Amino acid sequence: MDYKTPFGVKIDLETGVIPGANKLVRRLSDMRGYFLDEKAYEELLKEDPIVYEVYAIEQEEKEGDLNFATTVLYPGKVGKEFFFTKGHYHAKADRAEIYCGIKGRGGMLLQTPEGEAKWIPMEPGTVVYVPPYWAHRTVNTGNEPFIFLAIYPADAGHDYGSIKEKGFSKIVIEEDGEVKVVDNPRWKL
Ligand SMILES: O=C(CO)[C@@H](O)[C@H](O)[C@H](O)COP(=O)(O)O
Ligand SMILES: [Fe+2]
Repeated sequence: MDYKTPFGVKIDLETGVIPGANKLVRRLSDMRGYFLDEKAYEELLKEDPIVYEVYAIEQEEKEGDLNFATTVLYPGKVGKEFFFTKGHYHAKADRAEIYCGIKGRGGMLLQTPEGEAKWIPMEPGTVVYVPPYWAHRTVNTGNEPFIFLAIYPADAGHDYGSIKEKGFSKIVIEEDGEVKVVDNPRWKL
């Protein structure tokens, strides 16, 4: 039997960086069409801020193995809408996932293919169970980077298509100084 070698890595809990990980950067320009307020999007695009970074340690796409990744989701808004990750179903839709909050504040929007949505607030120490078949997107509702760890099956993959096209049935906005989870006016099943 050809065994793989176990290893440990230390996540920098202040910055979210995992040494040796693959780094992915998502700027606002990578997220055209994702935010509701198109005028505010075009305006902020002049700066093209980084919306989030992912540090991933990934294995071959094989059943039984695990990947893990930190995400550093920066604070900011497009119009009233807080910065968020693109959000996805898993390509193998029945693959579950675990998230754990490390730093900052935010939450996760989850949604079934039928459009049932759920919002789970997250802070350092919050563990979120993402069940099979639920799309998931994280949102930074604070004013510092929101950092979390995700652990997911190595063969889960990402399916961005349907969320990119239709979004989530809920959006997370700031209104009158409050965080509100409200119906997405552009949502259709
Ligand atoms: O859920 C996972 C992996 O299954 C996270 O590691 C996200 O991939 C990351 O938070 C970025 O979000 P997306 O751009 O992939 O939606
Ligand atoms: Fe995922």
